[in-house]
Amino acid sequence: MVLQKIFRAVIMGPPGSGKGTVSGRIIKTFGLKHLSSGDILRANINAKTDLGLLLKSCIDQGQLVPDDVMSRLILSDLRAMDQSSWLLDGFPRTVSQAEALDAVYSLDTVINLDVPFQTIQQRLTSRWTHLPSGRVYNTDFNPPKVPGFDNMTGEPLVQRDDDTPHTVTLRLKAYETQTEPVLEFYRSKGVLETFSGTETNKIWPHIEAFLHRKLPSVNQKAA
Ligand SMILES: Nc1nc2c(ncn2[C@@H]2O[C@H](COP(=O)(O)OP(=O)(O)O)[C@@H](O)[C@H]2O)c(=O)[nH]1
Ligand SMILES: Nc1ncnc2c1ncn2[C@@H]1O[C@H](COP(=O)(O)OP(=O)(O)O)[C@@H](O)[C@H]1O
Repeated sequence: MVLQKIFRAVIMGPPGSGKGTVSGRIIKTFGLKHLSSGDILRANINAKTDLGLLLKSCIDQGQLVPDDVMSRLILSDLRAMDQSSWLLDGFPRTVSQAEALDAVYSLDTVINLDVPFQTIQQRLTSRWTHLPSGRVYNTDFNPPKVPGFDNMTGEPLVQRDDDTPHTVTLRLKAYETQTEPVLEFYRSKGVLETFSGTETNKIWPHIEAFLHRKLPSVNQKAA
């Protein structure tokens, strides 16, 4: 039996940089499990719990959810995937969250999508999301086969309440002040890999080649 090393990765980048889109390609090609903080938060909101109400008010104001709430939610989901290779998308977003993660797991790599802010605003206001799966579409870039409906399930797509121009501006500010310092945290640990560009289709081949080099021993579905 060949023992396969567990691979743990994080994908970072400003809102709209393509984290969800690239994560979809990574999990399809490399078979990692995907955990998206935004999807987890939206599932809680959908459940209409008290916690969900608090989360919705933070998200709709373009603010980050408090660190203790966020770290608790993510770390408890990660515990259930202890024996799997995973890709974390959207967490950590503050240095405090990065420290909470670092106390439990060491990361093999942190993929940083470096996409200019000017590119992002337009993308987010034309994003359509399938909330149950987190699959994203865009009226310009990857439109669904039937407008307004998910390709896989045929269920309706929605525009997120926080994808308005005003809230996107606030989210980009929060990214600059609270999330950019996390890049330095990982750079100093020697695990940060930055991919720059304005188009996912041009960035993706570089990420794919990098991951093929980085995880040769992990099950690669499309290899
Ligand atoms: N025009 C354009 N849209 C893109 C590109 N890559 C992703 N998108 C769209 O931009 C939006 C944001 O991408 P997403 O993966 O959700 O980014 P995230 O917020 O970082 O997770 C979605 O509507 C995507 O379909 C691209 O290269 N060009
Ligand atoms: N790690 C996190 N810490 C705090 N808040 C978070 C975190 N992840 C997501 N959120 C909240 O959920 C919102 C949506 O996140 P997400 O779906 O990842 O959006 P995007 O991919 O467009 O940046 C964020 O603007 C923020 O309010």
